Amino acid sequence: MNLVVDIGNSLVKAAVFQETEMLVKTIFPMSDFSEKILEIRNSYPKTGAAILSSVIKEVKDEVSLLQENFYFLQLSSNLALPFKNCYATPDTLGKDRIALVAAAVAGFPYKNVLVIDAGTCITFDFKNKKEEYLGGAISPGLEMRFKALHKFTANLPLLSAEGNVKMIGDSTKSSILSGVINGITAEIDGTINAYSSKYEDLTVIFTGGDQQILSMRLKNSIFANSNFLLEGLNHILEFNKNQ
Ligand SMILES: Nc1ncnc2c1ncn2[C@@H]1O[C@H](COP(=O)(O)OP(=O)(O)O)[C@@H](O)[C@H]1O
Ligand SMILES: CC(C)(COP(=O)(O)O)[C@@H](O)C(=O)NCCC(=O)O
Repeated sequence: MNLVVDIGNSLVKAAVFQETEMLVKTIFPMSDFSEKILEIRNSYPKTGAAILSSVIKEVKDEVSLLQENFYFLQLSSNLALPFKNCYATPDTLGKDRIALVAAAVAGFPYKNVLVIDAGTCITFDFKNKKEEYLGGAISPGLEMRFKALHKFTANLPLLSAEGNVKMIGDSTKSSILSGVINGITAEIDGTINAYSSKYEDLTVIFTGGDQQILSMRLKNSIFANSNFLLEGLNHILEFNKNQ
């Protein structure tokens, strides 16, 4: 059994896999890291190997905990990966993005795939049917947009995604909701359209903490999968065990 752990900028996601089947998944804040990992170890004592993807700065204690309890791999661009990484700066590429591309290769081999992850940031990642990762885009996430409007103005309240979103905002609240939510959906639909017109038979995966709120508003058809990144981590761990 494998433990896969994704430390994002907002939340930690962890799951136990038996081969390709996810047995359990848990989402928690960074402050609960050791408690949750030890809980998983005790509930799933057959978990032998673990992999960590982190996009935050300081994870020394978390790495030590995982090293002490499991055969451990930390995701980096130096690990063996099941695709050709064409990113011009592979060392600065987000580890979460590497895992998403690995999931695209495992789930949709030899296909053009665009992965959209609506988390703290919205990331777009594209791998082509030759299994080459070309890159994508990074854009502010849903919550970040609400927070930015509040933080960098004198008059705008802090809102979060809720209720009906009008096209024409006729109050401060409905104008912010329209700008943020309709803005993100137009950006995502526009990006999908741009990739579709360049790459035939494009498969689009939509994942991340805000996937549910946003996916129902999209015009394009997508595969929604909230476990995509964790599946990619499991694939990379298995790929490296077999090297
Ligand atoms: N309890 C929570 N704490 C923080 N963000 C949350 C929470 N519940 C839902 N969210 C939403 O999920 C998003 C984070 O999604 P996630 O995919 O976990 O991001 P990351 O991988 O960057 O940590 C936030 O932008 C926020 O809109
Ligand atoms: C773009 C990100 C901040 C997204 O992080 P997340 O929203 O998943 O927490 C992360 O992938 C990252 O730190 N990337 C480094 C820059 C790059 O990928 O080129």
